[in-house]
Amino acid sequence: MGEPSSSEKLLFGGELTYEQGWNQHNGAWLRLGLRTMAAALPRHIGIAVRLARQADPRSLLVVGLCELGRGISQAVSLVAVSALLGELFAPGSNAERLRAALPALLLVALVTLLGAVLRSASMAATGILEPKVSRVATERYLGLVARVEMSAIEDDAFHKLMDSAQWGAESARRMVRLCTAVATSCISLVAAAGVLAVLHPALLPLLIVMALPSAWGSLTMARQQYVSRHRFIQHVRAAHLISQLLINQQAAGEVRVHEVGPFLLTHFRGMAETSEKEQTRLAWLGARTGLIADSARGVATVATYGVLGLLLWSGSMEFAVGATAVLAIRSGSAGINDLVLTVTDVQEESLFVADLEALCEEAERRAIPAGGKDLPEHCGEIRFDNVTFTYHGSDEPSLRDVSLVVPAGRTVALVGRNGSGKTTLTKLLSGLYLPDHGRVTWGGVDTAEADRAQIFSRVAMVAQDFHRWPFTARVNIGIGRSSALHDEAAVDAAAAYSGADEIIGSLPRGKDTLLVRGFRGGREISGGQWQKIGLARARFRDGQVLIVDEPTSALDPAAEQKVFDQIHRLAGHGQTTVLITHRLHSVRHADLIYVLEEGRVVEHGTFEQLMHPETGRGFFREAYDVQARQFHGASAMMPSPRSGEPGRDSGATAKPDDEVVP
Ligand SMILES: Nc1ncnc2c1ncn2[C@@H]1O[C@H](COP(=O)(O)OP(=O)(O)OP(=O)(O)O)[C@@H](O)[C@H]1O
Repeated sequence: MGEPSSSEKLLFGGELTYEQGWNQHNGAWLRLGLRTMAAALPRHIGIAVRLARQADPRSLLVVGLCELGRGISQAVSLVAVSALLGELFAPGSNAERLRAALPALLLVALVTLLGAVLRSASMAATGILEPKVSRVATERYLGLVARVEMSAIEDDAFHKLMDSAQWGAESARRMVRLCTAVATSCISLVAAAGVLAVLHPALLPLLIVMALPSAWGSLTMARQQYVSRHRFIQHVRAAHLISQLLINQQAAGEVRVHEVGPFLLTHFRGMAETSEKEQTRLAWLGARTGLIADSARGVATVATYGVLGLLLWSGSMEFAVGATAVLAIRSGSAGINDLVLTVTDVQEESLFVADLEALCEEAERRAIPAGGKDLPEHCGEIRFDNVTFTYHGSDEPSLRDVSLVVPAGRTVALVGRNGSGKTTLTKLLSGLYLPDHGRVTWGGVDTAEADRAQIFSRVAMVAQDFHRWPFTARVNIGIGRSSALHDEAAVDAAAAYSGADEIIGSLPRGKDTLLVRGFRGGREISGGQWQKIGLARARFRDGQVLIVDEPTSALDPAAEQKVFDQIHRLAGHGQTTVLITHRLHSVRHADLIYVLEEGRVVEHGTFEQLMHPETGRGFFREAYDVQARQFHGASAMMPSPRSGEPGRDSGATAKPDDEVVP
């Protein structure tokens, strides 16, 4: 591979190579020999045919029949040409010879026309097949990936497979055309070989002699081009990254203030020059290889025509047969040439299609099981019994021997330090993960045995990092119940619930404003405004269990108060709510508070119980006091309105409810 330039060494520490899975294929088929490739060819064609059959069996049949028809018409055409030449070189007057040759001439014209029609039909059917194959392959893998367990999504190996498989659908599309081309080459080769064998047994080895150097030349050239592409790509990648940084919006300030522009431009030129040198070198290399291949082809051609000439001179072959043989050898060797070129392409594409197959198999293996035990209509409670859970690739469990109860229709708060396991607990509760030990049950049904689709259908969730869909405000609110997206009253009610109605009112196209910048009509909204949209989404979803993870971290105090009021109001209407927050004053109305510490529940109870020295173990009380002291400290620093001095009692003492501020 090409040496990294000094710019690449400075900026990237060496060659800029993607981590993606497909990178593993760099040069993979270069290591394969012609025999291995030929042996693998039927399997690869089999994959393309299977995908094509799934996508559009009729078009596949049309392609198959047309190609077969073309092969037959080629063979017939060669035989007819032979007959035509035979008549033309027969003794007799010109008029007699022309008359005798007329039927053969008509046949040649007819099969040539037929061949052209079949070729067009095959091309049209291939054109119809290609996008369908790409769609079927994409749909299949996306559908499967969307159903795999979260543990698979977080598994690096699975991720790499997903990265490389993304290229597989496009490769499958190209495979269709390539496989059609392989079939065309094979059929014309068989037709030419068949005709030659019929004309004279000695002609068949001539075809092989003529075709071998050209096959070698094609393979060598294909390999050179492949190496060139991969050598080139690393420098292109690096230069592209630099050019993107120079026009990047986020980097724009620093590019100007720190004068990064000229620095990056210098290195951009350095990288571009490296790749230019590389291309020049490869162009010469390509020319040299081409020259050797063409010379070898020339020698083989001279040898072939020499033997043909000998056969004619010795009288072992008629002139008409010799002329037909020339045509058949030319068409046969062109077939071999095309075959070698397309087979190398098929080989390369098939590596990615094989990845796609591997991903689909793995995704099926790791899919969330369909079906399972039904949940009761009304689950009285959700229970955790001695649940332990470790994330894939982690050494330490994130939940340790957790037992708790979430009673239906109540508000349960989860509090605790960062990383204590609150979010993880909600992921197990909602069936996204299954415990390693212990049980999570919904109305007595273990989530490991339950129909998880039923669990998901009962959950509405505003995760800490809920997704900001690059769609309209309407879709961002309604995506969790997409069948009701056009229910204006429901969308408006959900928006009003979280305060998102004000945001929508200020958007140029209201609910139908695109919430992503960089597209026409798109708007960007603030983090706090997104949080209101996220809450509206959870409300719209209308699940039996509402999970809100840090719902107010980006909200201003007034909006925060409103959100908590709304959540408490929902609980009053029988909604089960699991609330995660660091704002300890806001959980005082929760029916039950669980305090987590390093993956364990260290205490639980009502706000009053946890705050009371006799009933609480102190974890919650201490954290609450820390927050309260921060507030008092801050208020002590504020100048008194009357005295103008910090720390003087202004008489406006904070009520306990207002005490705890982040
Ligand atoms: N996807 C993951 N893979 C591996 N470890 C994870 C993953 N998600 C969380 N963890 C780890 O699990 C532990 C619990 O994380 P969790 O997000 O549940 O904590 P939390 O109490 O919600 O924290 P915070 O208050 O910061 O949101 C942490 O040590 C965290 O690093």
